[in-house]
Amino acid sequence: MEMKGIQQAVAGARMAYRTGRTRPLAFRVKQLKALQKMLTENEDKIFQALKKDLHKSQFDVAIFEVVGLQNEITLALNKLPDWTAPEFVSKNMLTIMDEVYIHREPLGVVLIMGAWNYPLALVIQPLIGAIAAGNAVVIKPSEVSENMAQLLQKLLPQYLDKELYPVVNGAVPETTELLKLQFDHILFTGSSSVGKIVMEAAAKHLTPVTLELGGKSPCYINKNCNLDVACRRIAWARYVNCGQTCIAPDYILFNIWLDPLQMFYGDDPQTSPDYGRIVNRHHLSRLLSLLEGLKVTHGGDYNTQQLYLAPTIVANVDPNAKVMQEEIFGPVLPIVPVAGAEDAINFINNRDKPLALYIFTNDKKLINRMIAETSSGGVTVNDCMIHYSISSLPFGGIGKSGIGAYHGKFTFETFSHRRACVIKSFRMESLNSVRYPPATESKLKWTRWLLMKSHGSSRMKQMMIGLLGVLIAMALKVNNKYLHLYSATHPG
Ligand SMILES: NC(=O)c1ccc[n+]([C@@H]2O[C@H](COP(=O)([O-])OP(=O)(O)OC[C@H]3O[C@@H](n4cnc5c(N)ncnc54)[C@H](O)[C@@H]3O)[C@@H](O)[C@H]2O)c1
Ligand SMILES: CC(C)=CCC/C(C)=C/CC/C(C)=C/C=O
Repeated sequence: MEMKGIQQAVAGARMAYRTGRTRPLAFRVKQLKALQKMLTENEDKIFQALKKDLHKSQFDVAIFEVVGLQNEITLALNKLPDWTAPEFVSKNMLTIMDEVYIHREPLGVVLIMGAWNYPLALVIQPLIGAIAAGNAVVIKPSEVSENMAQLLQKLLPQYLDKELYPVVNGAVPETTELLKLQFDHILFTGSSSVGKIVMEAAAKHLTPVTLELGGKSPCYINKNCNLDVACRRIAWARYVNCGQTCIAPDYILFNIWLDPLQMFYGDDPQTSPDYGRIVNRHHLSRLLSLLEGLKVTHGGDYNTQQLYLAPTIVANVDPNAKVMQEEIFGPVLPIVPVAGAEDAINFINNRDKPLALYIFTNDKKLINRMIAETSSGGVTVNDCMIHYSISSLPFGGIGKSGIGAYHGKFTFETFSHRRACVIKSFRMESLNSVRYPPATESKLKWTRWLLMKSHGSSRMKQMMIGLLGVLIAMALKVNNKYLHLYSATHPG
């Protein structure tokens, strides 16, 4: 896309946003339903694009890319009236007769930048919440999964409002241009290094960011567990999408491994319809360089032409090895021996806070201890990646693995401004008069008391407090009258 085209797309989205047409719920519902239609009517085109980009199977496209989106749209459609309703909150005594509530308003024009590994899900999932919250959205798919990027650019304008939701395609020059422009929020999914570039560009406009980054997600296996089941669940999570999953277990803290891979992909994974491919040559050679000098325990064979790298395991890995210094993002699983839980906790805490942490054990006390003594974006115990699929949980990182979170209502919140609203009436002026000059000891006491008291927001409580408010106001009226009388008869 030409630079002028990018500027026009963003300016067009802002002009369209200013018309106010995203505000009514009916409009948002219409767009969400259109998005739903886009997913169902184009199943095959979506599958073909993902097959070309990442050799994804039909099963994986359905389970990992599409089902989650359909669920998120249904949730947003069902909950939108609740999410957008004013949230009445507790108040202090000074405002007991007033309406006090939080109003969720759209942020404006937001930018969503996706990654290439789940190129449909990682663009559409945030888009659902951004539309639900009433924003205009500029969509930047990853150029690395080029077939999906092109498909999104073709399909989205056919279903959604063309001006409000433009798709900008391109690589680094186009993204650099895009990031010079002003947005009201940026949600970026990708690497920490590009995350820093995005944050720096956003800072120039004081634009808030949500950064969905990556890192090395550890997986600790305690000997008190069903090792057979543990290894199967870990292998599923590590090797799906050829290991290119942000929350895949990056390395194992343990010392043995039972091998379920033959069961998953047969004797020759290269011929298995369920096994994916590396996205491009650059990433294949990056992965091969991580294996240099290591004694591969399982797999390791590759085919550059086919972008194939076998499901690979490397046992007894030195924590200082290259494969332990960066996120692997491929079908390689290092196993680092640890002496026990204490050692594993120290290992985790000595590194950057990960996006996900996995613990396999039957020991409830140990589960609680590991959750209490470590930190990560999310944690799943006795399985991997499942927390991602629960829309009532916030999904995001901490520290180097990200800033902010989304999914379900959290996406709606990410793209909404919580506006503090107080609607006062002109009545009950005696209640307010205690804060007006001239200041007196008595007024100070009253104001302090009125400001301090905080009350719940239930209807019953509000009514009781209202009644109390009238009584206080009456008391203050008498008190004020008395004060005036007193000052008139006692001048000075
Ligand atoms: N937390 C999550 O939800 C999540 C999901 C998927 C991937 N990830 C992480 O993303 C990483 C892999 O994805 P990726 O390779 O697409 O990430 P990336 O950071 O290379 O690219 C992401 C986006 O940034 C843009 N970009 C790349 N270089 C740029 C530059 N110099 N200036 C401006 N923009 C630039 C790309 O066009 C792309 O849209 C991994 O670290 C993975 O863990 C995180
Ligand atoms: C429980 C099942 C079958 C699916 C879990 C869904 C899941 C873990 C999806 C991950 C998709 C994703 C966008 C990862 C980011 O890199």
